[in-house]
Amino acid sequence: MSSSDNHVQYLLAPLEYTLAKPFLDQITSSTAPALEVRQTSDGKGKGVFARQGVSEDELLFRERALVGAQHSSNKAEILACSQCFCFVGSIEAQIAWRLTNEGHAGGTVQRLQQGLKLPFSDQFSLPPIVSCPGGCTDEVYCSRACADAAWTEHHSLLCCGRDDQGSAQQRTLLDRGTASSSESRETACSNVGAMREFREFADATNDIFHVAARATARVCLHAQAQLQGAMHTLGEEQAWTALQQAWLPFAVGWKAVWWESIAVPEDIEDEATFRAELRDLAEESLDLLKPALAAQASAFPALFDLRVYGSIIGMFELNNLGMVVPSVVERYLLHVYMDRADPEILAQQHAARKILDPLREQLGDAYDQPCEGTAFYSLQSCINHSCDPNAHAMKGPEDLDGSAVLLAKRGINAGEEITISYIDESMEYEDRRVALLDYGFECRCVRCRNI
Ligand SMILES: C[S@@+](CC[C@H](N)C(=O)[O-])C[C@H]1O[C@@H](n2cnc3c(N)ncnc32)[C@H](O)[C@@H]1O
Repeated sequence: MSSSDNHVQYLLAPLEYTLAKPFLDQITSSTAPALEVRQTSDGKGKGVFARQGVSEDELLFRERALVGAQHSSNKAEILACSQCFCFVGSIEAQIAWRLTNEGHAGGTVQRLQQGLKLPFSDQFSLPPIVSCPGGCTDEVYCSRACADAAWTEHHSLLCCGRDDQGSAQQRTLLDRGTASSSESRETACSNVGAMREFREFADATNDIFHVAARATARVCLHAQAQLQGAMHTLGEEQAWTALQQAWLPFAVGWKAVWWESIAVPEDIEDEATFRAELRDLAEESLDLLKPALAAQASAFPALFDLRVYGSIIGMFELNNLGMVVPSVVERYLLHVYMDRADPEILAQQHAARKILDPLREQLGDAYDQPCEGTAFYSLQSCINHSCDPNAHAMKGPEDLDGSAVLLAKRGINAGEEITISYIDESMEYEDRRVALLDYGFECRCVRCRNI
């Protein structure tokens, strides 16, 4: 086997638990000191355990995504920070953004674009829109700190630079809400044309490729930082050592090659063709990413191997961690439309509704659309499934970004394993069994074992 085959095999293999342990300890000590990650004794691989007793409804942890991205279709509906996923701009900007992208041009929408202030909106203030330091209009942020973090983590490689994407109305809206960005920077992308094609391909086919690109760029940038910029002057061995270090957060993640591991949908008759089509789709996407990141693909070839790329995609698919941030527009509309007892406020509400009724009608049933995407959370992805879980992901009113928030569903004893349900656990056994096939395992929880 050549050294490059060896490197690919290394990146594909699950990391030995003893090698993963220091990294996992580091995560729990910073995110959830009351928990630890260790091997389960019932063959489920590693799992998360309570070090001390936990009461019902107690917060187990709040964790930021290692890598995530808003769904492409959701980006047209919600203006969110591309790094922490909180809503940005203002209530007016959120409503105007969504309605403009849906083709509502006249009346109140136009006045919103021109700066109309809506009643009560000042009680729902949002962070300003901070533009990308590289000048692209693909991403916006809530603060310079988020813009800088995204730039350092992945966006400096993925940014298409200054462009004239987006309609005139979209630009007006973004410009109106835009706070000055961090100092402007040049994209390090090797081929902006290929990157734009890559992005368009992901939007048109499967936006999981956007998250995979962020993960790939993150690994490259971490490896480059270790090589202190001397990516091509140092030898192959040094580049490989740096890549191994940078890969560690992904090495501990549960993963398998996407087209080999994903469950076949019920309406598919020819499994082999289905899997081959997914593989081709991933290959086409990687063939666009490689020239866009040509310098990195040449320095770290194993990372750009198709099966490794497939395992990064599989990591997001198998952990299936939807990222959801509740809608601030929903909270605003409830505030206006839920009658208050105080007659003075009630009169103000009635006056506000006269302005808001046409907008509410145009927003339709999806007025409560959250910010949605896919993300990978290092600690949450270590939690095993149970059909009778003792914890659940549950956001409170203060959780207004894309962090994963885990609460105890009931009292948990020291030493007990923390479990969540990956599916709707109220289903009957057979339906649960089928639903879990999407995750590629047969459930060994006590409830299923006792069937
Ligand atoms: C998101 S990972 C959880 C962490 C994983 N145990 C590890 O070692 O990284 C999901 C995988 O854990 C295993 N797993 C989780 N819950 C399980 C259960 N109830 N029964 C059997 N295997 C389970 C399966 O292999 C599944 O694909």
